[in-house]
Amino acid sequence: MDIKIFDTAKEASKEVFHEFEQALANGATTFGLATGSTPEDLYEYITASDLDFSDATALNLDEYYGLSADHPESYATFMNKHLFSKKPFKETFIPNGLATDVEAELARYNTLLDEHPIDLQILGIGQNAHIGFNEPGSSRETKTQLVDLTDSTIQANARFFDSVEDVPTQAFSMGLASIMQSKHILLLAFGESKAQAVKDMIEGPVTEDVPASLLQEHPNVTVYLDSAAASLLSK
Ligand SMILES: N[C@@H]1[C@@H](O)[C@H](O)[C@@H](COP(=O)(O)O)O[C@@H]1O
Repeated sequence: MDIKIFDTAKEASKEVFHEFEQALANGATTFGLATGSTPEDLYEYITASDLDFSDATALNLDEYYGLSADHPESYATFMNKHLFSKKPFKETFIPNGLATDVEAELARYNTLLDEHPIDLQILGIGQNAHIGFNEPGSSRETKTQLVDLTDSTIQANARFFDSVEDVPTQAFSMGLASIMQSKHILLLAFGESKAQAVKDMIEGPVTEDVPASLLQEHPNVTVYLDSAAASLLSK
């Protein structure tokens, strides 16, 4: 794991933007994308730039189960608002939150991931060290799955909804096995609320109780932190 620490989230996000610039220059065509507040500055840098993603493919990590793609709080809406409406990709894929046949949707997404190996994957991290929606206890063998969200995750994401009762309790997520197949992973974490998860990810044992700790076993992970998220690291 290569750890890069910056004074602010914006400075870190600007460096992540340069990673995208470099990846495109090196011929990357497939990008694994994340949602949540963490990547918002990155997407602003990308949409303000002249980078050309018109030949690129985007695959998103996760989507709430039970929300339509045009629901104001769906991850599909988030991605269109923050990125795809301003910076077109050749094709974009995200799980279908209204899929009636769950097994078929999991198989569809796994096939897409097999057909489009990810060159550069960005990740945020949950306060309980989940990545994507892979909650503590998720198996490292799992590919795309329908997951039950923990209370910690529901509470953390409730800020985007009118009330906590409106937050879906399940989600489709690329599994840990899917994520670990990406060629290069950039994990972004900003703010005090992520400091313990970051410490456990980097300095703790590799355990399924801390899903992000599995990244210690990936050969090409760069962690981008602001000083608050790095504040509990011992080194
Ligand atoms: N499924 C998303 C994750 O992909 C994201 O990393 C996490 C942190 O979100 P935020 O960046 O808003 O802290 O929230 C959700 O659980």
